[in-house]
Amino acid sequence: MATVSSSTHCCSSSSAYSNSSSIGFHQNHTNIPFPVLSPKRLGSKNVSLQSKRSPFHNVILMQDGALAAKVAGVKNEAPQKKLEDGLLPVAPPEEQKLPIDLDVNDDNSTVSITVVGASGDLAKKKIFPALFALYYEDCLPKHFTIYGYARSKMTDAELRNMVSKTLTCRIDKRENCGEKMEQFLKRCFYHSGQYDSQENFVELDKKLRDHEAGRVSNRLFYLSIPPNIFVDAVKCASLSASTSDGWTRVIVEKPFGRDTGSSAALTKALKQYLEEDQIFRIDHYLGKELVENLSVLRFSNLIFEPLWSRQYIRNVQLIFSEDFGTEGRGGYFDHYGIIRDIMQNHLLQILALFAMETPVSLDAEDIRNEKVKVLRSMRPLRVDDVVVGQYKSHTKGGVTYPGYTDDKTVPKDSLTPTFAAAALFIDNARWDGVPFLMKAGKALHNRRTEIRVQFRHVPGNLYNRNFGTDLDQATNELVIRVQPDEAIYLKINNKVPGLGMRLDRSNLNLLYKARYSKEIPDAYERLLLDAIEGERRLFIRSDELDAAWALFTPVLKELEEKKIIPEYYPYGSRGPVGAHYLAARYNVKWGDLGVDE
Ligand SMILES: NC(=O)C1=CN([C@@H]2O[C@H](COP(=O)(O)OP(=O)(O)OC[C@H]3O[C@@H](n4cnc5c(N)ncnc54)[C@H](OP(=O)(O)O)[C@@H]3O)[C@@H](O)[C@H]2O)C=CC1
Ligand SMILES: O=C1O[C@H](COP(=O)(O)O)[C@@H](O)[C@H](O)[C@H]1O
Repeated sequence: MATVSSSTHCCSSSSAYSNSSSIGFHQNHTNIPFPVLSPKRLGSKNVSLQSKRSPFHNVILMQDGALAAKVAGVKNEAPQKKLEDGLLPVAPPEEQKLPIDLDVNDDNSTVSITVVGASGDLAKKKIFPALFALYYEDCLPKHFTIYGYARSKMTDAELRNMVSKTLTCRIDKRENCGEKMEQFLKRCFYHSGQYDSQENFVELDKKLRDHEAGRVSNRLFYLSIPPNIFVDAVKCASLSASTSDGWTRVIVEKPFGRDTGSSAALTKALKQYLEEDQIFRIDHYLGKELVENLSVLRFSNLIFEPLWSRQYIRNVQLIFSEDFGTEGRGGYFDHYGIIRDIMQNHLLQILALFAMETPVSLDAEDIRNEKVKVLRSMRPLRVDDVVVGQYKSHTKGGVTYPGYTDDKTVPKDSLTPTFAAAALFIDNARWDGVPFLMKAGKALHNRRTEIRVQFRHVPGNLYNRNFGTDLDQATNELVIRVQPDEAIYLKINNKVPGLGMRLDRSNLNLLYKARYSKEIPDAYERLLLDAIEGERRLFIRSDELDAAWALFTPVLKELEEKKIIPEYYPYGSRGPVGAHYLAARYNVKWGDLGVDE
């Protein structure tokens, strides 16, 4: 029989919070090695396993129960259908999660999560719902408290009412949903205060202590506020509301500055009060399922890694498009623009993960070391290799969609790009000469984020004449669709069945919703859980940030100083044609234009 774990919780294991010391925050030095892994996180109902917390140290390959059992060192009785009559195995065991170091049943410690800026858009839209999802899945510790903190006057009941409107249960998990929501809301409280008032944070500290009731206190602050008040809030939290016997961590939302100088200044200011390992700079794209899967795809499939270089890859495309404008966020957006909003962080992070060398291990620092190396190997981006655009009003089907500058919070003469395309290069042995093309835009014809890998032509292809003159039509393309309809598909050439010899391009398609019955968790769930567990792999280290800004700052400066006029494109279109000329300069065609895109 399989080992029966003592816990039924999704995220339970022994506590082994990571240690750090700081100027403002006190840290404990508890480090219990080899926590028991939760069965659900392992993906098999009745498996327990001892492991140090390190992602993937004990990755279980879900496709094959026997292999999973072998890796885990136990007999795995996960349901599995035999490969009879060419049938595929049934859907894989419930869930694949990573080894963790959080004991959700620990009676002696508490985690207090303070959402700073709780009255705001992100808190309502993402943070509270993600916390509820974690609670629903039994991933939060037994003793936890959530505090909303903001200047708005609100009672606990009003906060609960506000939060309750945004909570949902997963489609595939609705059991006791209402009851769970009620229980969750009872653990949510509110404290009204200024972001720069130590006195107000002292009051918060007192309330947190009351809830912690003498247990070891661990505190997570989520800064969901505009960046100009990050440092004030960190200072007050640090000096007046940090824990004295557990850990204190701070999740910082982007933007982390707007160029090299301001980012360095922000880091320096934060480090007056925090150690680097207490700062969790969030890039929510790193928490997306398909981005998380990138390393698995690459490093655990023999067929991909040998092809992952200039030898076989012609170009790589990182594409982000949204089918809505800056509605409601124009004020913020105008100060940043699409390059800072999407490219310098989300797309560049994906690029770094895509292009990095094999890390020594899957530990956070090993991965981040490799990502930094890629970023530092990148050729300085030239303004000639950037195209910028801005959406304008467009009427379609009797509906008029507003232009960017129609937003009341945006200056009428704003030149801020809402679209950009860029050609980037990594000057290292693996990627020398391979264009990495990025494009990102708002108010385009669809909402989609994807990575497209276009492979080289087959040398001396026997079937060349079947493809006509356009050999690009015949090259393989790997598409990793991050969202929506998460999928990984590979375009291959195939013979159309029949007596003749006609080829077409078909997809080997791993469409997640067809393959996996489980709903994909929101990125914020994964990242919040990681922050609670002290897992830093998916957060941005300061040297990564420096390297990312070093790449984009000169171009941003030039675009702004020269007041480069963006190419205007209609709301709902495919964006400026300049993006095609840019790609053509490097002999590339954007992959998202075809009929089978
Ligand atoms: N919203 C989103 O989709 C995303 C947001 N982010 C980032 O997350 C953070 C929060 O975003 P979001 O919730 O949209 O921000 P909001 O503008 O909604 O601000 C959050 C809260 O901060 C307080 N606040 C707002 N402006 C000021 C100000 N000038 N001075 C002091 N307090 C202020 C308000 O609370 P009160 O008045 O009650 O104190 C407000 O409810 C930002 O850093 C943003 O860049 C990142 C990715 C996506
Ligand atoms: O960080 C940001 O991301 C959102 C897009 O996030 P998604 O998870 O919905 O794809 C974007 O709309 C916003 O402008 C940007 O600040």
